[in-house]
Amino acid sequence: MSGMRTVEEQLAVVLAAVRTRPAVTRTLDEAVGFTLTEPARAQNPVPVFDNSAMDGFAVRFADVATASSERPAVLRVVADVPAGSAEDPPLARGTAARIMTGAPVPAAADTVVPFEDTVGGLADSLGDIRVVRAPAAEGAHVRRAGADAAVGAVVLEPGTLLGARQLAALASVGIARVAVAPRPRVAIVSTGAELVPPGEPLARGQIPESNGLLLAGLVAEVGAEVVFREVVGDDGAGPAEAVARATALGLDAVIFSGGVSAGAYEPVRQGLSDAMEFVKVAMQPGKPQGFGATDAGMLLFGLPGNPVSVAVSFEVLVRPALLRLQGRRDIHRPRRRLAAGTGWRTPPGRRQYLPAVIDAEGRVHPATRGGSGSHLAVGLGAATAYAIVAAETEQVEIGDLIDVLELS
Ligand SMILES: Nc1nc2c(c(=O)[nH]1)N[C@H]1C(S)=C(S)[C@@H](COP(=O)(O)OP(=O)(O)OC[C@H]3O[C@@H](n4cnc5c(N)ncnc54)[C@H](O)[C@@H]3O)O[C@H]1N2
Ligand code: MOO
Repeated sequence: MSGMRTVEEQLAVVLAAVRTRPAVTRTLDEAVGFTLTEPARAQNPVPVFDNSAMDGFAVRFADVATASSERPAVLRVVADVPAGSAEDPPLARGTAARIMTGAPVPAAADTVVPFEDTVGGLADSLGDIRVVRAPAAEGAHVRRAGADAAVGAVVLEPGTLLGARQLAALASVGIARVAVAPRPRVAIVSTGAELVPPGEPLARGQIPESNGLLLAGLVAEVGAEVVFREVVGDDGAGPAEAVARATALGLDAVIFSGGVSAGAYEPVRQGLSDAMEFVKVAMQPGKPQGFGATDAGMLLFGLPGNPVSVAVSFEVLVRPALLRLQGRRDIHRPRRRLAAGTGWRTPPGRRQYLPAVIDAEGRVHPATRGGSGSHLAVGLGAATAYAIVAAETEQVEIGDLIDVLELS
């Protein structure tokens, strides 16, 4: 259809307006969910020192190289080295040190023999020991200093999301504080005279307000912070007042839902026509879109009000922007190609983003029986993925390969 932008064109407009903020410093305890802004370099090697991978004996390989159950190697244990020990006992030929997992291997030893490869094991481990199996090679069961990371090695790149595994990796290399992107600060404004809080009695024409909750959750999922959230009617200056308030607070973005299409009461479109551009994007749902940025660089998103349109528009246009604001390396979810397990019709001329589920065999199905209507908010609750169908396709057949974004 002419006059419509592609999703890529609209996303390019959005991303071009994104301005990142200066980094802040956080201790590791405070950094979960933040995005690293500088390369993290190892302050200590990992492992920190040559250490034992097994409970057993630190030995000289030459002393045990031919040990067998028929001809055990007999060694005298002259030291005991638990984890945390600072000792480096000398070992003459024919001697061994009892050693525990994680303890530093004495400089004079080169190999560890586990208790299981001696006659007496732990029970008889402080006198003479008999080694009944030769180690596979010199260095067996010794974990070498720096094998995982040398001092100065980049262990995480800028743009990495810091989760549990990443923070543990940083701690292991001796890092205590990191430079991270500040959380984007966001306002959420739902528009519509028909909206009442969930659970309230509904007069004719009224519906429960759900987009605010939806957007608040989606914003939190990408590491941003909701500073204020409100509902405004259809006929007032609510949207412009929200922008003024957000500007005064120095926020990074305002996300409106509703009031952007072609009706008589479209408060976002009518109230913010100077600050935002209103366009049609070749996607379903989510065709009418408003977007702009203030002089201070605050992003203004005008998402179409239907609940599925809000969810999909956030996924396609807002999520990448909020991730880019944090300098995140991966701003798009990975896509998989899965076979359709059900057929469905799709609108011509617009790329479809259909809330979907994936069955145990890895086939994709619409999340709702009712089709792809952007008002089907309940199907959204069942969805674990979006199926993406090309604009040219009008009918998905069972077995067709479909691009799928899995939602986590
Ligand atoms: N003449 C035309 N009419 C419409 C067009 C068009 O091109 N020409 N586009 C349609 C499409 S597509 C969409 S999508 C919607 C978008 O409309 P608005 O952004 O103006 O949204 P509203 O009209 O305010 O609301 C749409 C729908 O969603 C419900 N809604 C709104 N906010 C909430 C909320 N916070 N929580 C729950 N539900 C909400 C609202 O009650 C409406 O049912 O326009 C079409 N029309
Ligand atoms: O674009 Mo609307 O979001 O199709 O329903």
